Amino acid sequence: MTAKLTAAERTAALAELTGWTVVPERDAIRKSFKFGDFVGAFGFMTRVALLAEKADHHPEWSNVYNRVEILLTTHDASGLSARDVALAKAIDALLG
Ligand SMILES: C[C@H](O)[C@H](O)[C@H]1CNC2=NC(N)=NC(=O)C2=N1
Repeated sequence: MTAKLTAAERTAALAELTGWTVVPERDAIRKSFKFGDFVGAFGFMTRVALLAEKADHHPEWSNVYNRVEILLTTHDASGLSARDVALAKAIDALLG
């Protein structure tokens, strides 16, 4: 079972992330990504999918044309955990 982050851990983790905001009602973090077109967005999603499967940690997400909305939370912990922070960092690293 993955543990939810403590308040102090959460503050420290968020300070290390760029563009991710807290969704308090879900105890989650969210970020919007915009690409040049659908191919750019879907290519990004395929790369995130591979990361997620490797980590056995999967995003809640949606795609509309060139935009991808990603929400990360840990279902097993009913809230934000270190696994969400690690996936957020890995997703951002895909984009350089
Ligand atoms: C059985 C499997 O390992 C679990 O259901 C994993 C899969 N992916 C997951 N993804 C997310 N976001 N939260 C989880 O708790 C989770 N659990």
